[in-house]
Amino acid sequence: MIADYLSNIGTLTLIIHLLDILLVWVVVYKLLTLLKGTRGMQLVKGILIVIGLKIFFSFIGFTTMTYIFDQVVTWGVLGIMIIFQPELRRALEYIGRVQLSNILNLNIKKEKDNKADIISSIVETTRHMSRRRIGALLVLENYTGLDEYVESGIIINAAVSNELIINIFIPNTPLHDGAMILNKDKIRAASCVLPLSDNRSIASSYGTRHRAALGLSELTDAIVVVVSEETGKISVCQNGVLTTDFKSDGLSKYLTENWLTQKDNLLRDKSK
Ligand SMILES: Nc1ncnc2c1ncn2[C@@H]1O[C@H](COP(=O)(O)OP(=O)(O)OP(=O)(O)O)[C@@H](O)[C@H]1O
Repeated sequence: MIADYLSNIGTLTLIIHLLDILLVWVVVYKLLTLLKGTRGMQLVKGILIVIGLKIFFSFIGFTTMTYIFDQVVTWGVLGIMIIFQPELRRALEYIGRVQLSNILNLNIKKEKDNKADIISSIVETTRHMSRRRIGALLVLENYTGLDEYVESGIIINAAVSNELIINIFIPNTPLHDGAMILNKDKIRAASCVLPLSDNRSIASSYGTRHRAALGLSELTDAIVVVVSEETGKISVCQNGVLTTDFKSDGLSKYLTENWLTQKDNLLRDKSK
C-alpha cells in the first residue's frame, strides 16, 4: 500500500510531504523545549487529557459528555488566550527575536565561553557578599523570557563584571533593593520586583528575599541565587525548589549543570 502510494506521487510531492512532516516535528519540539519547566507544560498536559477524554467519550457513544467536552475545547481556547496572555506575548516576542545563527547553533562556542565567565563571576561575587553579609538576589535567565520582570526594574544592559555586581548590592545604594537579572550575555536589569511565593512548606524564618526567589522559580525556569543578609548563606531556587547552604564549588557545579544546558545536551547527543 505504501509502495503504491509512493509510486503514484511524484518526487517533488514526496519531498514537500517530508519537509512538511519535518517542519511539524521541529515546531512541536521547539514548543515543548520552550514550555519545559514552565506552567505552560502543565497546560499542555491538561489539554492532552481533555482531548483524550473527548475522544474516549465520543468513541464509546456518551453524547452528553462528548457535548460537554466539545464546549470545554471550544471555550477553553478563549480562556487559555486570556489566562496565558503574558506567556503568549513572550512566546511571540521570542519568535521575533530568533536569529538564523541561533537556529543553526553557530554561536555555541561563544555562548559557552560567556556562560563559564558569568558563572565564575556569580560564584566569586556571592562568596564575597556572603562573607560580608550583603544580601543579594541574582536571577539567571534560562529559556523562559523574563522581560516582564526586567521591565519592573532599572535597565542596565552592561557587560558582567564582579565589581558591578557587588556595587549594585551594596546596602543603601539606589539599586540594591530587589533582584538583578542576568542572561548569557549581560546584566539586563537591577532592582527588579519578583513574584512572592505563597509556598507554606518553607521555613517561616525565610523572609521576602527568599520568597521572591522561590516565587519566580515556580513560574519560570530561571535559576535564582540568593545571598542572605542575615546568615550569609547562599541558596538556589529552581523549578519551585529552594536548596540552601551552597559552597562555591557546589554552586559552580550546579550552575554549570543546570543553566542553559539544552543546547549542550543536544550537542552531547549528536556527538555520541
Ligand atoms: N518581591 C520582591 N522582589 C525582589 N526582591 C524583593 C522582593 N521582596 C523583597 N525583596 C528583597 O528582599 C529584601 C528583604 O529581605 P528579607 O529580610 O525580608 O528577606 P529574607 O528572605 O529574610 O532575606 P535575608 O536572609 O537576606 O534577611 C528587600 O530589601 C528586597 O531587596
